[in-house]
Amino acid sequence: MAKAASIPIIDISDDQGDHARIAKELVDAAAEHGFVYIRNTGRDISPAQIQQAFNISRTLFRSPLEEKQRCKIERNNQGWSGMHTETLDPKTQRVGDFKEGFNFGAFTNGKATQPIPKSIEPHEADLATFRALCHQLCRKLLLLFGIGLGVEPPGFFTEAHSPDKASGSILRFLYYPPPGATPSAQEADGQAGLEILTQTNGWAAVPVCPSGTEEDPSPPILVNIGDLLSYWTNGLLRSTVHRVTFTGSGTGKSTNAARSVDGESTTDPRYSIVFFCHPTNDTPLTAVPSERVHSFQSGLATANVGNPYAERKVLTAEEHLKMRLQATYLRISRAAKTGVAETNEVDGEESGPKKTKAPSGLNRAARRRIKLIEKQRDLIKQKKGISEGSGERDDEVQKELDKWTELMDGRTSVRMEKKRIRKAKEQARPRTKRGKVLTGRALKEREKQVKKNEKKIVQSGGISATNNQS
Ligand SMILES: O=C(O)CCC(=O)C(=O)O
Ligand SMILES: [Fe+2]
Repeated sequence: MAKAASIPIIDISDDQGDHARIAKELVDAAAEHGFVYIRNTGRDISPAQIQQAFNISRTLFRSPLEEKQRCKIERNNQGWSGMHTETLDPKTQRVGDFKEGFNFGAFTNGKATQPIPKSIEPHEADLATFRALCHQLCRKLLLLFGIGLGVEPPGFFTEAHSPDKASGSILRFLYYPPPGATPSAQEADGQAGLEILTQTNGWAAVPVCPSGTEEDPSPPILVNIGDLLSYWTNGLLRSTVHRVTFTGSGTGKSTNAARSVDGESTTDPRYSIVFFCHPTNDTPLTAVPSERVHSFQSGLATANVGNPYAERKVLTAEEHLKMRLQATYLRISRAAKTGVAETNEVDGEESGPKKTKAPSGLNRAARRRIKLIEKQRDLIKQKKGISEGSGERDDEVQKELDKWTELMDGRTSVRMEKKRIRKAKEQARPRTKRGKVLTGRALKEREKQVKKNEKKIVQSGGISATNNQS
């Protein structure tokens, strides 16, 4: 059974508190774990409001199928997504694929801007309020990220997430049926619920009620840094792979093992609520004006293992989201073809080790890297005698693959660093005004001139820029 993840719990409720310290704690936790708990004292979102949202979610998923189908998810990422039951193959079905979701886009004046099931129409205004509260809390956290990262101005992220402009932000309700009702419960080993992949490549459980929060008015709110903040900070803030598992005793019968993860159950359906906070559509995902992010970027060539976001062209938030959604649709349509259901994710993390198609929109090197990894996954499986489409011994395969990937990325980093040095040297070569590289006599002349200038500076004791132009 996966042990509990050690995710820090941060209390942001004290408005008079030491913001710099809280911001630092938040940034450190996000950089190390990619997940953070925010202690919920009810100040930002009250326990009653959370309870009410879960009640509405239950009502929604219990609605007649035709009602939900009427609101089917559109290319704008809003609406209902059903379980992929029609295409199931119990042998290859992966954990976490059995779920229904409902994505809410923007509300205007308390009204949804998309079809919603009749059963929840009376709660439309409450939903609008709840979504707005989630957004507000995210902006509060984004300000702390700005402070903690030394971004100038600190409101850089907050400004980019104005609730008054169009964005891809989504409030998502999720419903996972009782574990016993899914074939994957027969294969899974562990407890129900969310798990993250730790830096040592093991799965760790994310309890709903981590220890230390027993006395709180409500369990903490879990924050996932996700793909975008990671992208935006050159990988400084971590995007962590996570998945939702169902429990199983290995015999297919549900057990009470999940009780060991506070708040999760092996016998009941599971409901979760996620708010995906996106910058407004026109936000360019340019370098964050922060020394810390910047110096992290410079260290990437040697320190970071092949972050595909390190070299990139500037995208807007909308382009980035479209790219991610496109990858999601590719996965869904492939699932329909192969019979292997995959989850509907747009926050940049897979919900379990699985084959990833290189999404178009990533740069060529990143796409090539993903292709190489997938080729290697097939090789590892072949070596172990596991058939291609099967999810058998996925964790073991993933571990081996991660080691290989790290090695490959290490080699790539060294190559890139050499290339960078070569390029820098090339750029540093003396040139004419028109950019032609100086050689022979002209070069000697220039060097003589430079030496003369340097001498002058030393003699005058002043500092001045040497004139490199000819
Ligand atoms: O259901 C959960 O706990 C996590 C869901 C999730 O990660 C997602 O929808 O992206
Ligand atoms: Fe997720």
